[in-house]
Amino acid sequence: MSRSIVAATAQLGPIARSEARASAVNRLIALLEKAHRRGAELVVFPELALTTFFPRWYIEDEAELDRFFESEMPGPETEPLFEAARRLGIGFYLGYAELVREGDTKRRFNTSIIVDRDGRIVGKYRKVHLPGHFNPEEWRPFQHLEKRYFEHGDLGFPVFDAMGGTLGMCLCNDRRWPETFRVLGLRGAELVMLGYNTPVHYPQAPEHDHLQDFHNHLSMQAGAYANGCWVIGTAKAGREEGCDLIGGSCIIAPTGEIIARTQGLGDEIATAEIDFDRCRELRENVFNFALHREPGDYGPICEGAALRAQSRTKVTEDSRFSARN
Ligand SMILES: CSCC[C@@H](NC(N)=O)C(=O)O
Repeated sequence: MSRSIVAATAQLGPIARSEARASAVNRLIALLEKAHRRGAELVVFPELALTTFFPRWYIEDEAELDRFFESEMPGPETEPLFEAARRLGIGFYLGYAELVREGDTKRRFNTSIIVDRDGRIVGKYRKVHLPGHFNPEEWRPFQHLEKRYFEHGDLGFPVFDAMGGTLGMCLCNDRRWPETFRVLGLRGAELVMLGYNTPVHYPQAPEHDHLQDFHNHLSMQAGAYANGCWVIGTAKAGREEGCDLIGGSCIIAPTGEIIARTQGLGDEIATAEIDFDRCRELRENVFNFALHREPGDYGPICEGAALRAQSRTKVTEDSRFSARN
């Protein structure tokens, strides 16, 4: 039986701060329909695909902040996306800001989900490597307050059997960390899907600005090759509220080759056929983990794990937005 599917990266152009959820959802549905016309069965949308990239602002008003979050998925405004996917028989990956209410406490995560062809959520991931800073810093041309608005993801890096393969997820900054792909690879991921919002300008090291596209592809291609898996990376791109975001959404084969990519910085799809069995070309050869991996020599990778968890608990307790208000 063939283990091939046609997949699409569905890049979004900028979303304005004032753009209504319904408008963003309509854009996602238009991309879904376009992908369907090109034979796609699986569509990968960006990180925080329903709103502008709000961590670029210091938002003091909690009600204002809450407007960027989803407290149910699907909710009334996102249900049309699920309906369209069901009607077209397409599965999808979607990034969004998740608000969880636990008694009087609000918890916030930068989240992605996998939805199958029947419109069922079959997998959830919460971003582990949160970039940026906690306190607003006036010297920056724009803020990157993910460490303020989101908790460290508490689900690890799970994989899910869906769409005929073993699927894993991550979000944006996670792709820069080889450990992300390796953990997913060790769990048998055949396809890793990820969305990103990556500014062209990196305020701490502006001399790297011209390397943003290179580093984006470098990270994802290395992750694909070293773990013998497919990778689909999808941007929110273009000039969003005065901040330039890179594009370069692409589909990467287990060999590390980019086999499809978007051309511009707007709403656009690129498609390719994905044969999950091609993972074996790598996983049964140079990256046969059982034969060639040497975990006995990798100790430092996990040293300090307990300390980190402890310090994170403290930061998280200090940093809950609601605790500051
Ligand atoms: C401030 S760090 C660089 C920006 C980061 N963006 C996200 N969204 O994770 C990224 O890794 O692309």
